[in-house]
Amino acid sequence: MAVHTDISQLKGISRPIVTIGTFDGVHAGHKAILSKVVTYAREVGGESVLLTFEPHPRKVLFPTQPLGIITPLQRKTELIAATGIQHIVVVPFTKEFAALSAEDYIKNVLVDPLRPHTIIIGYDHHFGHDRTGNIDLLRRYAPTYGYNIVEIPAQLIDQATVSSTKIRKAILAGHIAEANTMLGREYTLEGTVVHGKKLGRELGYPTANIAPLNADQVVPGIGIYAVRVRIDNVLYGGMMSIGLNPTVSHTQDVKLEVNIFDIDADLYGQVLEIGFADRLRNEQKFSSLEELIAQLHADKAAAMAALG
Ligand SMILES: Cc1cc2nc3c(=O)[nH]c(=O)nc-3n(C[C@H](O)[C@H](O)[C@H](O)COP(=O)(O)O)c2cc1C
Ligand SMILES: Nc1ncnc2c1ncn2[C@@H]1O[C@H](COP(=O)(O)OP(=O)(O)O)[C@@H](O)[C@H]1O
Repeated sequence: MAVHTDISQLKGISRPIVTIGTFDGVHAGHKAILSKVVTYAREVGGESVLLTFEPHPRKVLFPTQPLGIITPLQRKTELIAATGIQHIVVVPFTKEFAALSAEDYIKNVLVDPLRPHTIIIGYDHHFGHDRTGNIDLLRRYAPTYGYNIVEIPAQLIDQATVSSTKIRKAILAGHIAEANTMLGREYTLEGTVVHGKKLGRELGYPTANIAPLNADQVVPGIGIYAVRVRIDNVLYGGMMSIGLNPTVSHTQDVKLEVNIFDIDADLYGQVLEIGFADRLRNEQKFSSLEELIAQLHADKAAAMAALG
């Protein structure tokens, strides 16, 4: 799959079959839509193109609302490549971009750079200043600009929207197994290893403290998880605590910490990818460090069983 970040450099895509959207999560509902686009492109001898925006439009339009992204761009790109889509066009979303009239958007963003053969979108897709553009407006301009419009069945669109919301809520609530089932894979989060209180190694369980790479990504709810940790493309089992560490601290900041099995290495500054396999238990306040350590032994056994 080709990744394009400059819409002025899009020459050479033959008979572009274009769909548009954020596709956050790339879950089963999104895959059903993207597979229609891929199949359609094959049938008419065109190339499949997904036009997406970065940052997420809501981040630019409503900067104070929490975003709760499921797949940051890098991960989304990998997952979309796996669906057979041939081109992804990442359009920078800015306030100026959002101010384009719907007519200018059609001409300047779709028609001039892409010369689409077909645009495949749903009834709920809106674009242009004040979201005034939609499939009806695209249909009206079809004869002028010479593209076809194919509507994605409303049922597919509604299913996809419902799934995104359910997945986001499940992750937030710590219902990881449920989220994983809906995603069709393990939920992953990437982060950099930062310094903590240096207590972990004294307990016999050093824990790499994780600062998420994308601050807008959904962090699973407070609790203890069995995880798979990818370091330099090698996978390790591990156990992760997301919480306030009430036994040893009084902070209100949620900390993400992972103890990785079968590794002893200085990881500060490295980027880890954490795959959440299952939730093991709630966070607890223990009356002594000995009790916490005993629980960590039990967690390790439970995590190893959960990871298989
Ligand atoms: C698998 C796992 C489970 C944990 N469970 C708890 C818990 O239930 N309650 C708690 O107060 N701290 C818990 N912790 C965190 C410890 O309190 C400890 O502070 C931390 O691992 C060390 O922090 P540091 O990396 O900043 O030195 C857990 C840590 C891990 C890795
Ligand atoms: N098996 C392991 N799991 C996690 N971190 C490890 C492991 N082995 C070594 N480390 C290193 O130890 C650090 C965690 O030790 P810890 O005493 O908890 O310090 P901190 O409070 O800074 O996290 C990690 O950031 C990493 O560099």
